[in-house]
Amino acid sequence: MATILVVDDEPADLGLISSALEKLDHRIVTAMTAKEAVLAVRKHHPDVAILDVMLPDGNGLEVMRKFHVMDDRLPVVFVTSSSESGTAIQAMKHGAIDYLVKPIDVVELRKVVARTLEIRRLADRPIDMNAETQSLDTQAIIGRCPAMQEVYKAIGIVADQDVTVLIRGESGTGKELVARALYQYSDRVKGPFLAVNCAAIPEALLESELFGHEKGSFTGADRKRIGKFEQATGGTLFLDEIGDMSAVLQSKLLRVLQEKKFERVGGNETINADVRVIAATHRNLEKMVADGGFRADLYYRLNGFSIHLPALKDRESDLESLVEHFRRVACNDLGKKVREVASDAMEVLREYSWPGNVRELQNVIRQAILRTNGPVLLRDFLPDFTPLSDITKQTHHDLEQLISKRFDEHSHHLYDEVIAFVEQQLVKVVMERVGGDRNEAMRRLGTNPATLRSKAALELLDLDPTRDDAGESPFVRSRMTLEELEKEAITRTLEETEGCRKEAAKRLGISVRTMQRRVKELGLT
Ligand SMILES: Nc1ncnc2c1ncn2[C@@H]1O[C@H](COP(=O)(O)OP(=O)(O)OP(=O)(O)O)[C@@H](O)[C@H]1O
Repeated sequence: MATILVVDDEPADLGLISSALEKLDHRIVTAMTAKEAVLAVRKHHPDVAILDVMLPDGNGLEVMRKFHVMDDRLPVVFVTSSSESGTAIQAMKHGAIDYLVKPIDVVELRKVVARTLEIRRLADRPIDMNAETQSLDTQAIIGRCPAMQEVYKAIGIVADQDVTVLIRGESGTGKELVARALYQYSDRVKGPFLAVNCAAIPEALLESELFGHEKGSFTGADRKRIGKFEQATGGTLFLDEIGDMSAVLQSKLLRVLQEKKFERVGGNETINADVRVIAATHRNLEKMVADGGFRADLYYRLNGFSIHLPALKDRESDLESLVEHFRRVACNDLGKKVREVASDAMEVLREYSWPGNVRELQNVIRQAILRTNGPVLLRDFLPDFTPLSDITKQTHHDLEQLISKRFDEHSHHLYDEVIAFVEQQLVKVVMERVGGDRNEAMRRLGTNPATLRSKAALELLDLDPTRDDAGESPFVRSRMTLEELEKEAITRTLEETEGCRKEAAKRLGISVRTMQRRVKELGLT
């Protein structure tokens, strides 16, 4: 039985709340003024206080402050009228655990009180303050399961050997983290560590991103650019999603790995590469080699030493320590004081299959910490784990309806309408799964703003296709060739300058003569 203090100057509300909670066998103490409430806390040491925001002799926030002087762990649930949402927000900011809006819904009231009591119960348990204040290493690799022990062994064996390493594993299993560890334990640690995601950069730009380009090698190349292979000199280059590299780049990469040499795009000078390459992929490279999508010689070269990261669902014994780690990191980042994860919440986390692996777990804990009021992360604060199969079933159903309806309405844009609908659903699911992280969503979608068709999808990603800050250059589409890119740049700039070649050349940073020549060569006249 818990002691609950109910403070309200409206006799009807006081009666309603008290009797609803009495029926659950709690001991109820009541007060109708701020003064009585403070005295009641001193005398009865309640487990929870339910406090009306507007009292005749004081403001609820002030009263809560006085409560907390006497008992800083007393959870306070505010009661407000709907017009007082500003106060409710203030109350939450100042440490209330929850709030209820009048007219009181008894079911909701009981739920909030039960949750608050659970928080109080868990918060009363002593915690290890040393663990909370220990320095947080956000690059630490957490996990002791046998498969992770193998990973640590492999890192130990290969870190300081200057060989190429291939890290394999599903998306979000920690491949980049392992690449960083390999770098940190290597002799190259004094040099830079650079990472390039080969899937996130359009093919035409990836070559120049990796190898650099000479001035004037293509339109827009108004100055020489040093690529990542040169920038990483003396250090380590992490090539993520290597399975997404085009055939041309695969051969260029193979040459760097074999001969340690390359040329910048449009350049003749041969540059020596002093870089250790660590590559990663979630793809089945063996199958890609068999299907002709990946060069066999590059595969053998990369696969000389490989490290496999297990999926999170196969690391059951590590789940708790990962949750604990992400709880501490999120609290630190978000300035929250959530001290533990309730056992029923842990149960839910254990039952889930984690298709997005450790990254998904990290996002889920972060979101839940954001939602948590008070010191304990309860099951209620976890996001909804609707299985993907349910979502796809619903999407399928809605899609059928849309096609049928628009067909009957004689739409002449069925293709666009259907693609836009599917795109929107996909973006919605991905955004939810990555915890609303727009950049991560774009990465997982493997697309850029220019390829998305629906306005709704762009809005979900909080992108405006007409603005330049909508991610990468809006006209860049994946798998564009350099020539297509150049054509697009010139055409658009000429449109913007209403055909004035002089102005267009200026904007593109090339000479008028080069402009004239490229317009002709690219057949843009
Ligand atoms: N064992 C772990 N301990 C602590 N944090 C981890 C662990 N594994 C992954 N993470 C965290 O999860 C997130 C995703 O990890 P990472 O980017 O290394 O995955 P990845 O396999 O490279 O993913 P992708 O294939 O999608 O690029 C990162 O924030 C990383 O810090």
